[in-house]
Amino acid sequence: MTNTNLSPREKSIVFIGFMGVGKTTIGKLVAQKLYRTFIDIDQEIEKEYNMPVPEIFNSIGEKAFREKEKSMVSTFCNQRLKVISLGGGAFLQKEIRELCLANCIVFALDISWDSWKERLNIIIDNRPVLQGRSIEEIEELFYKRKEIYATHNSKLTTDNLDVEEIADYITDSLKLAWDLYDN
Ligand SMILES: Nc1ncnc2c1ncn2[C@@H]1O[C@H](COP(=O)(O)OP(=O)(O)OP(=O)(O)O)[C@@H](O)[C@H]1O
Ligand SMILES: O=C(O)C1=C[C@@H](O)[C@@H](O)[C@H](O)C1
Ligand SMILES: [Mg+2]
Repeated sequence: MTNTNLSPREKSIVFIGFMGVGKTTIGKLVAQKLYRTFIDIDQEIEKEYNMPVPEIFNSIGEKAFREKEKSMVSTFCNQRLKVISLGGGAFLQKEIRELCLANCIVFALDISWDSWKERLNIIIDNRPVLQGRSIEEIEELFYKRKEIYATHNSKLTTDNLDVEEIADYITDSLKLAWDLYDN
């Protein structure tokens, strides 16, 4: 099954971006505002293993986690009318990028390094990829991954915006684009 021929209004929306940028938080709010089902790929994997992500990394390793991530994304991005938040590293996989861009509306959440680093201490415990790295190494990862997130259908820089403002802006801009497409 494929969603490539759906109208934009019916396609699922996929949020991408760096760890901690707000994909899970914003995705959930956008889903509520659009009356859609919310899917968080990390949470789906956690449900399957009945463990939080850091424990999954410890028990099966990152490589197996990435394979599971790919199969979860391929399941959900072929469904219509969902809001799907990816894990921060998912879009690094070429197959995931291709699946999402072919079947869904890919929305990138962006943030400046200066704003993001203020958030590090609240997210690090649950992000194994950040653990054991110096701040300089994390900054290098941040800019390296930025290039990967540059492939998208739409983007919002979220610095200094609260989560409600972000979700409202995204919802309004999607509705406007759908209306323009229909008329
Ligand atoms: N615009 C914002 N302003 C302030 N805090 C925010 C904002 N967006 C998200 N946060 C906070 O940042 C933290 C990380 O958010 P969230 O878990 O949504 O990120 P994520 O992009 O899903 O990360 P991951 O890639 O690891 O899944 C949460 O504590 C959340 O409340
Ligand atoms: O950016 C990443 O590589 C990750 C982000 C999280 O969402 C989780 O998927 C996991 O911690 C790996
Ligand atoms: Mg998340």
